Amino acid sequence: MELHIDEKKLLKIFQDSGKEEIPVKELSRNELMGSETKVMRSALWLSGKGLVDIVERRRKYVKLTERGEKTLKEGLPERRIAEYLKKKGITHIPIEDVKDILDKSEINPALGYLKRKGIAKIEKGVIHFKTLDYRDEEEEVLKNIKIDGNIEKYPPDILNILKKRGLVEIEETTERSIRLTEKGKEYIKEPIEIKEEITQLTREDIISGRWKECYIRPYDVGVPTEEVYPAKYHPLTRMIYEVREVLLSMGFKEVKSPIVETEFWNFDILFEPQDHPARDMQDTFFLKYPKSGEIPEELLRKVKEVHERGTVDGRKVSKGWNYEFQEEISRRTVLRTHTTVSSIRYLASLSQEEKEKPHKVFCIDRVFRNEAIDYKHLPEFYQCDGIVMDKNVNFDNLIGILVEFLRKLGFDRVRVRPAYFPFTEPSLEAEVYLEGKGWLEILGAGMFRPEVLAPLDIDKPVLAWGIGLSRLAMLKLGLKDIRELHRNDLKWLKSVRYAP
Ligand SMILES: N[C@@H](Cc1ccccc1)C(=O)O
Repeated sequence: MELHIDEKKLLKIFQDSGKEEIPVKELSRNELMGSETKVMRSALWLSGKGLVDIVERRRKYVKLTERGEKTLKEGLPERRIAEYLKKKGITHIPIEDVKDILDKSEINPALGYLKRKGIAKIEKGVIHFKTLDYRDEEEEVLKNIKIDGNIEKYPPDILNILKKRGLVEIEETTERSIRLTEKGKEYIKEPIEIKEEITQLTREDIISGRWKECYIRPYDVGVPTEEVYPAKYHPLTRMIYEVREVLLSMGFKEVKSPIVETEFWNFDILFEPQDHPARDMQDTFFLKYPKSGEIPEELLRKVKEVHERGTVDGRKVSKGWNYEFQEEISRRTVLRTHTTVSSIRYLASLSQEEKEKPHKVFCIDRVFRNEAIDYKHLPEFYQCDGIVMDKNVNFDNLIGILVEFLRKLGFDRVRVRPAYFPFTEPSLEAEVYLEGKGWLEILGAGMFRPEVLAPLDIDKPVLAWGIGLSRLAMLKLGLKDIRELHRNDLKWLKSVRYAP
């Protein structure tokens, strides 16, 4: 194990003394250390390596109060009376004369102590000392406390009296000591050599040959350091950037479309019947203002025809939904419920000439659904939709593209199963495998139906898919609650690692 020179020095003190535990104070007095900070720093490193433990003990100690200090210098009041009498060569004194020796406030307690300790007796207002050279344990304890505060050394009853007299007080401190662990004891069995260490070789070191004597300590890049938190993007933003990066690298182009949509673009053109349950108030946010929006009339007519009869300009595409299509419904405004709108709007924007060419576009944006908020639902979340239009693309290509896309996002195990969407046929749902969680469904896809493409006058196959990004973020960040993404809890934001 590679140790810093200070760590070696600390262990050397243990080696030389043969002790297993040494107080920090004592270590700091050793010339190899020299300060408590140095001892503590080295001990912290060593404890990180499992060689020592830092032991902390709460300890009570006794110390003199200010009054105690003063009394120690002047003597206890009862002693001062005795000393006075000794000088005068007498052994008694009238109580009223004591005021020449003591402060007024000291007199009564002093008389009390003289009687209690049996040093003097009081008769008819006169104090009679039995002896002037008496021994007083309280006095001795007081002197000793000045030198050594260890509470265990003194009889508790004496300490109590001194405390009551306001001469001493009890305090608590934490005392630290360093103790070798088993691993530490093992380590110091080998001789510890303390060589001067350098971390940089100078020209002089090389010329003088000093480098031969010096020990060049290797850098330890594994040393734990304080965490630093540089400014960074929110994990959801990083995930959006990553998805965008992946799609751009696969040759897709990004498109956008408005958040406020008409039902026409959000549903009708995607061949969702007007009484489809997804349009229910419970699933979709309808807007009061603006109440309605503009729709290209020509396209509206075609979409109406395909819904009602399954024909486009009289040409049979399918059976249609067979109900009476209402244009007022088409004009109603909603907050878009999926980004598939951006895909379809893009297709509708193509000129005849552009329709001849292949297209790959995607959209990453917010969508809205009237959901009750809970651990996996938010009324506003991110989706990413994409399409590929080319004359020979097929369902297999769709699966291939999705597998590639998901693999680039870090999901190696992907499987697909059949699904249903009103605007695609065939349709699929893709699931990814997450360690410890199993298979999780994360995207929907399929080939746009002829009922969707015919009114747009597109005769090439179009592959389409949509993926919930907030859901994906939850998976990638290991979140149990999707609300975490928007709580802006600084602690979480600082610590969260988004690994692309
Ligand atoms: N729009 C669908 C996903 C989807 C997109 C494109 C094709 C098929 C499905 C959804 O929100 O769940």
